[in-house]
Amino acid sequence: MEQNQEIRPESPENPKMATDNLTNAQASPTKEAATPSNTDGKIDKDVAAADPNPTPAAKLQPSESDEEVDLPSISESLGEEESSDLVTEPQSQNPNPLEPGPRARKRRRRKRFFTEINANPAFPRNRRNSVGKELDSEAITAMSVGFPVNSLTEEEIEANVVSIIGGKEQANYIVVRNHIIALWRSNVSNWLTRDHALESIRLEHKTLVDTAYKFLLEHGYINFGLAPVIKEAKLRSFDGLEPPNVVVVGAGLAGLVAARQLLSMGFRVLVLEGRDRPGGRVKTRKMRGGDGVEAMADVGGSVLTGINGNPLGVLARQLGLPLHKVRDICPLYLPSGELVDVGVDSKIEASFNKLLDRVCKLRQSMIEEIKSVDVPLGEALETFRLVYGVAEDQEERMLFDWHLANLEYANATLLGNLSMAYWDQDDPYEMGGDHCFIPGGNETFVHALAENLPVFYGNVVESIRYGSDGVVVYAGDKEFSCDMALCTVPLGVLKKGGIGFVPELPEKKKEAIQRLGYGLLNKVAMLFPYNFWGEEIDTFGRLTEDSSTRGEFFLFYSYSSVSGGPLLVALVAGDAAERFETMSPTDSVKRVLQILRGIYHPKGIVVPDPVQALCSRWGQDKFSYGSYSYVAVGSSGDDYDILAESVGDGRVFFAGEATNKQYPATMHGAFLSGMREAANILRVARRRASESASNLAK
Ligand SMILES: Cc1cc2nc3c(=O)[nH]c(=O)nc-3n(C[C@H](O)[C@H](O)[C@H](O)COP(=O)(O)OP(=O)(O)OC[C@H]3O[C@@H](n4cnc5c(N)ncnc54)[C@H](O)[C@@H]3O)c2cc1C
Repeated sequence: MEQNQEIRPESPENPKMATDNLTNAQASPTKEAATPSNTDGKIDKDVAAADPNPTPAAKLQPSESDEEVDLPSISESLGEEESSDLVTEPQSQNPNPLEPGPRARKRRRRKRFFTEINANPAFPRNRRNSVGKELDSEAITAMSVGFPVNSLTEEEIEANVVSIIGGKEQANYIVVRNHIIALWRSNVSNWLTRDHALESIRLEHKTLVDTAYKFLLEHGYINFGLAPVIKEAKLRSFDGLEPPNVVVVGAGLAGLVAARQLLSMGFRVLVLEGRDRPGGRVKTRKMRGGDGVEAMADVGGSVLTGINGNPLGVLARQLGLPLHKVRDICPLYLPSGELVDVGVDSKIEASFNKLLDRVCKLRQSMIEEIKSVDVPLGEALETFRLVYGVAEDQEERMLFDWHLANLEYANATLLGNLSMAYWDQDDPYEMGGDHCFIPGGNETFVHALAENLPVFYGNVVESIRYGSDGVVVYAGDKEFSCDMALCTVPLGVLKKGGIGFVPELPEKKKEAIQRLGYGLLNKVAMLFPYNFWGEEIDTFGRLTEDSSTRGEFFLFYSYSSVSGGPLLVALVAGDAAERFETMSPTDSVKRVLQILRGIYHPKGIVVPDPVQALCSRWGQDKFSYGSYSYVAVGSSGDDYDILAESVGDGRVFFAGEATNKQYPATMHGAFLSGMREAANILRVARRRASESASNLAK
């Protein structure tokens, strides 16, 4: 049984290098208007040197373990979302015109990838306004998808896309690869054919087009997703051969994406899922109260963190879903209910960021000089805070604590567990762009991805036996024999030994599983009879005097504009997230209401009782045992790569957010890991097919 608790209480109290001339502009209607061409109709393309990829409860009704609360109402109409473009940006206003306006706040990390690319001196200003503009723009599109501008990814190297690394062929390949990505991204509802890609490239580069197209197609960088033409497409990967069969364990995003991709590649696929629903840590609950008030609440993965290049953004476009930009405004309230002074707020935010920068500089020198030393990020930050005398008075200290809580939320763990050396190792890869919500919740993606897939629910996999002959997956009294298996269960399940492997996983992998962190974030979703907090903001926070409770309901997300009803979600991070799991849901909701009343009553705003509330319990969920991965002290980004390694000479593969070094702890990271493993499975299947063909020939 899943461990989230729904509560419905009866009582009323209740988160570069020169290249050949490659492309033929005339043949590319999407490009010709914007791009000057030379006399033979071909564009002179070169790529500027740049490195964007540097180092690099109460009437308890438990179901899936949520608990629930009911009460009376006033209804209020919701602001309609404008969606002329994909991302809608509602007018931001100060929620209380009498008080100073709150400032922008970053949700998770400090860096913005896209900003860095645009600011890169390797893209001289004049080039952006010249013939190279299109190339730059294609390069930026490719970079937003995760490709370096002047080098190959490890995947590309492994796929032998060029004969010599670092030469002119590579430079030309990169231009072609970027062009194909940009071409498909300009219309993601289309199936981009090889011939279409070739139309805009000089014929002499056909081989490069063939190579780049094949690589991008098989690795799920183009022609993926849920557009009708894409769903219907079938690749003939096993023409004339018996297609291998694959059992996918887990129907979360990674498993669903991989299964779809494998099916389209021609594999025979079966998905085994322990729960009675798809989506795993993406879970949308329909909440409803009297008077027809209802809303869709994401109690797991919610925000598309960075829309540029985000594959979920592609799905949204294909499904015609507008995205709602999470507005960069987050008022913070003191325990008295007063808004934090804007000056003090800015000062502490700046000091906090400066301390983080100092920690980064310190670790740089530590890593260079001592190599293997690591300490908890929390310890380093506290030491620096004391040394620099930051946040010494009460209000400043509360603000500082709020930022610490925000970091604990982003990493789903206490700062005392985070590796100072590597906690932000994925920062350079961060998807740029706005953070967005999907109207109606993320189950829209999940259901669309799961549609028509052979998913067998209620099958809890207990063990996986693998050898040179194949794999047997055991679930209860059932056995599933297959050529290959893909395990996508969460790191929390692997840590607990939820699945037995026979033979045991290699020591190196077992150690990485133990080293890598897996933390907790919980949510209280509350559906109110009406919106009392205002339609102008998507987030607000509250400070606490007691440092030890800094993560308790420290941040509120308003889903009024996207969920279909007046929905507030309170986040519980750090220490508080652990304690929250043992608190009665009724007490939790009472506590949140106390906080909300503390903020709004002094303003003369009545906070009604929610018509329904729901408390997550991700730590007790036996199909997850937590929320998402983080880099623990003693671990590093390499552990994500080790977790991703297949075992048994290409028999058992691994996907899921905790196998994605570049994009861990995210929905898109899970998605991309599924694509990655589908490509790996195809590569191994082909290798095996050619080995057995040559054995037969002997
Ligand atoms: C509270 C919370 C908030 C989050 N917020 C965000 C956010 O705002 N933005 C963002 O991008 N990401 C967020 N995430 C992270 C994101 O949801 C996950 O990274 C992503 O959904 C993981 O997908 P996955 O496929 O790797 O794993 P899962 O979704 O966990 O899928 C694994 C599947 O395996 C199944 N399974 C487990 N054990 C077995 C077994 N023995 N047999 C059979 N099946 C089994 C599970 O039931 C599950 O369906 C959040 C996560 C949580 C919990």
